[in-house]
Amino acid sequence: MTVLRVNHLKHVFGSGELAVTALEEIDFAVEAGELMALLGPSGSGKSTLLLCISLILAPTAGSIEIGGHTVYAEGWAHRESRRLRREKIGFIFQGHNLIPFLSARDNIVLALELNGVGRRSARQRADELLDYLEVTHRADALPGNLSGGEQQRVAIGRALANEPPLILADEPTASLDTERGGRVMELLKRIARERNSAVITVTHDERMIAGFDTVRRLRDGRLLVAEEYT
Ligand SMILES: Nc1ncnc2c1ncn2[C@@H]1O[C@H](COP(=O)(O)OP(=O)(O)OP(=O)(O)O)[C@@H](O)[C@H]1O
Repeated sequence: MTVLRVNHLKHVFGSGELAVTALEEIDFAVEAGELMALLGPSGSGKSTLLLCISLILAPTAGSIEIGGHTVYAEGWAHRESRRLRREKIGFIFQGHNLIPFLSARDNIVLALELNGVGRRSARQRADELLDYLEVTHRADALPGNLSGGEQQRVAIGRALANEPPLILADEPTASLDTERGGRVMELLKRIARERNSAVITVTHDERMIAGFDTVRRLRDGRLLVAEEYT
């Protein structure tokens, strides 16, 4: 099943002499359970592409389909693109972005409650996720008292809370040492395999992508074809 399809995507920042073409002729699809890495040097367009497929930034041209629904085609095609974003996409950010005054558990509970899950079920589900991510013993701790790796696990728990078919991660290992980063990548792999979620991870660290199903490389706003890899 195709979870995400991007057709002829283009994005230009600014206009006239100041225009910067950040993305051009981007075409790809991601299937359920696929683990995809998006690589590229600084300025190649990784964040811009992630913002477009997060349904945050409107591309200048092209279309985006999520779970078979066209959500963007010369304008937001789906009236409920906001709801789709909340239900269909889980986000893992570079800095983990946890709410500092809520415990690890309550950070996950909040994500569930925002999607209409009742408090009791939300707590139960949050505890299951903390267990799955092996941070149960830190459930009541505030983010500031967690290690970088634990914070990232809780952030992954929050992204998984509503069982989205698509998970987007922006440099999820950037603030971690190699060993902890490797463990977070292993976890993302497990999530793709066991939960059949499509996972797209932006990284510039080639060491982190062993075992990924698909590696796509951006350069100057375009996806390279395999022969162009160096
Ligand atoms: N808000 C903006 N206004 C104008 N130009 C922008 C803006 N954001 C990004 N750009 C330009 O678009 C291009 C792609 O930037 P983008 O941030 O997507 O790259 P990136 O691959 O994510 O880089 P990095 O790895 O450094 O985060 C760059 O030339 C950048 O300067």
